[in-house]
Amino acid sequence: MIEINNVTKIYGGKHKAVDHISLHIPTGEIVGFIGPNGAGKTTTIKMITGVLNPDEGSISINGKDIVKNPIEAKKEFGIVPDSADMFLRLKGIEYLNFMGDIYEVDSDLRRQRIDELAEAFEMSNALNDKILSYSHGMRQKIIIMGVLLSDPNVWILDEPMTGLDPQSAFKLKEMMKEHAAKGNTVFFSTHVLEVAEKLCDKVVIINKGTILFFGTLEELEAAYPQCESLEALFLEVINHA
Ligand SMILES: Nc1ncnc2c1ncn2[C@@H]1O[C@H](COP(=O)(O)OP(=O)(O)OP(=O)(O)O)[C@@H](O)[C@H]1O
Repeated sequence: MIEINNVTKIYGGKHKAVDHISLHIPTGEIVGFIGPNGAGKTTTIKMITGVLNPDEGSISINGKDIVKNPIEAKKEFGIVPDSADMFLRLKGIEYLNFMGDIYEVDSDLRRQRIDELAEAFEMSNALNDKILSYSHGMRQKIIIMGVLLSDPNVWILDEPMTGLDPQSAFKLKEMMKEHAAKGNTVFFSTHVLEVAEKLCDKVVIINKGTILFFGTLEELEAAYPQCESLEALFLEVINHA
């Protein structure tokens, strides 16, 4: 569960990227975060995960405040960031072991999870290569695997499907569904409305740092009965706010 209470972020003393937003992201559901470029999605995700501090308001993950209690809060979630270019000099397997060490994943379980994830994402043959030599999609996959290795309760993913081949994207979507069905939290940003439509229990629409809609797709359709697709609904919400 993620609780965002009246949160604001101002860059450079004047640019309000996120403007007094409040959200309750529950357990057991997949919530999609959609909005145009520059809407405030990554800034919000950076505040949820403690990369940036809010200028106003508070955020907690499973009841743990990310500013007041960052170590405990960070144990509750795994984050797949929008840029996968990290730890390039490590081999894939070294990165996974590094993540396993940080999150204290026991060695037998770690071996089993690495095998399962490598098979699911077709990465078994690449684990002994340096991440530097990976394609964009492979870098994305190793970051996702590193996050899933410790099986955190709350998954936060910033544009996770970008660069993934259709098979890996399908696998990740199935994993997201399974994770939410087990009573966990999945919150992800996307520009791909079809993904949001097929995968999400609820969507958040943000523009210019303000939440314009939060609810189920049925509720969104009911609010705009004249719109025939999620794309039309999205444009209607964005353009008539
Ligand atoms: N480090 C920064 N310094 C100053 N302004 C920033 C910074 N990061 C983001 N912004 C601005 O804050 C606003 C929100 O940006 P953010 O990256 O959160 O949007 P986004 O919804 O993730 O966009 P996209 O879909 O294009 O990734 C934009 O106007 C952006 O230019």
